[in-house]
Amino acid sequence: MSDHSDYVIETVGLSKRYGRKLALDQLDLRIPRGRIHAIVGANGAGKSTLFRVLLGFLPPSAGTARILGRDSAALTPADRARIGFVNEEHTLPGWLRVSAVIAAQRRLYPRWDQRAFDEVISHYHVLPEQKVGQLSRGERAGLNLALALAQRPELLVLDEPTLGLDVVAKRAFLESLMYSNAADDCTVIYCSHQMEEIERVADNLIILERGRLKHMSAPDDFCARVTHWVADIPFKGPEPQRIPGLLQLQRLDGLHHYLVLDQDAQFEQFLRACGARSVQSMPVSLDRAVNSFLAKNHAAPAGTQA
Ligand SMILES: Nc1ncnc2c1ncn2[C@@H]1O[C@H](COP(=O)(O)OP(=O)(O)OP(=O)(O)O)[C@@H](O)[C@H]1O
Repeated sequence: MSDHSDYVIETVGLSKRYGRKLALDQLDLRIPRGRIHAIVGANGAGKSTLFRVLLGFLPPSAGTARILGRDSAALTPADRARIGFVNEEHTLPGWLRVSAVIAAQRRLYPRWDQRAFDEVISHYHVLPEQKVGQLSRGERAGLNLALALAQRPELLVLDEPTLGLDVVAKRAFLESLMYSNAADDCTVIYCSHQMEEIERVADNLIILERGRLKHMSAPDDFCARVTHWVADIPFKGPEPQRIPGLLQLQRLDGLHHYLVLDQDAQFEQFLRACGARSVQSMPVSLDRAVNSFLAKNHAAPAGTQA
C-alpha cells in the first residue's frame, strides 16, 4: 500500500491481549482520509489501546494496523512527524516558557506553520513569556492544539482533549479547532465521551464496544436508528425480553417510554398488540442515542449485545 492510501487508519483482524484481557478483538476498521471522525465507546472499550497500537507504542497480538499507509510497528520519525497528537494530560514541561516551546517545536518540525499557530492561539490569552506551568488548563489545551496544528500534520489525533475543562474553555477549544484552516487540511480523529462536542464537530461517528467495531456512519444516521416511543398501556406492559431492539425502558407519569434500535412502524403494531391505547414516536438526541446504546451493551453479558 502506498503512503497515499485512501485510509488514514486501516486495521485488519487487529487483536490486542493483555494477559487474559482481550482489549481489541479482531478489529476491522477503515477510516477514510479527510474530515473529523469521532471514536466513542464506554470506558474500557479499547480506544486508548487502539491508539497505542496504531502509533507503534504497543505491538498487536494478532492482525495488522496501518496509519497513513504505514505499518504501525515500523513507523519512522518522519512518519511520526506527519501525525499530531493531543490528549487530556496536556503534558509539557511546566518550567518552560511558551516562547521556548514554540522555538523547540519549530526546530523539530520541518513543516512548522507559524500562521496556523498564531491563528489557533489567538483564541486564548497566552503570552510568550508565560511559563507553561502558569497557564490555566484551558490555555494549556489551546497551546497543545496550536502546537499540534502548526506541525501541519496529515492526521491529528485528539484523545479526550477537553476532559476537565469548564464550559467556556471547552467552547474555546472546539471553536479554535473548527475555525482553523490547518485543521481543514488534515484528517482529525476525535476521541471523546462528550456527545454534545461530537454532535458539533464530527462528520463520522465510530462506535467501539469491547474492542470491536459496532457502528460507523454520519452521526445523524446513527440517531435515525434509535427511536423513542411513548405508549399508554394499562397495567405492566410487555416483558422487557419480548420488546424488539430495546435499549432503555422507563415508566414516567403512568406512560411507558421505550428507546429502541432499528425499529420501524411495525413497532407501533407491536405496542398496540400489547394493549397500548395510544402510541407516539419521537426522535432522540445523539447523546441519548449513543449513551443508551453503550449502556445496554455495557450491562449485557458478552455475546448478547445489540
Ligand atoms: N496495561 C494493561 N494491562 C492489562 N489490561 C489493560 C492494560 N491497559 C488496558 N487494559 C484493559 O484493556 C481494556 C481496554 O482498555 P483501554 O484503556 O484501551 O480502554 P478505553 O476505551 O481507552 O477506556 P477509557 O474510555 O476508560 O479510557 C480494559 O478492559 C482495560 O482494563
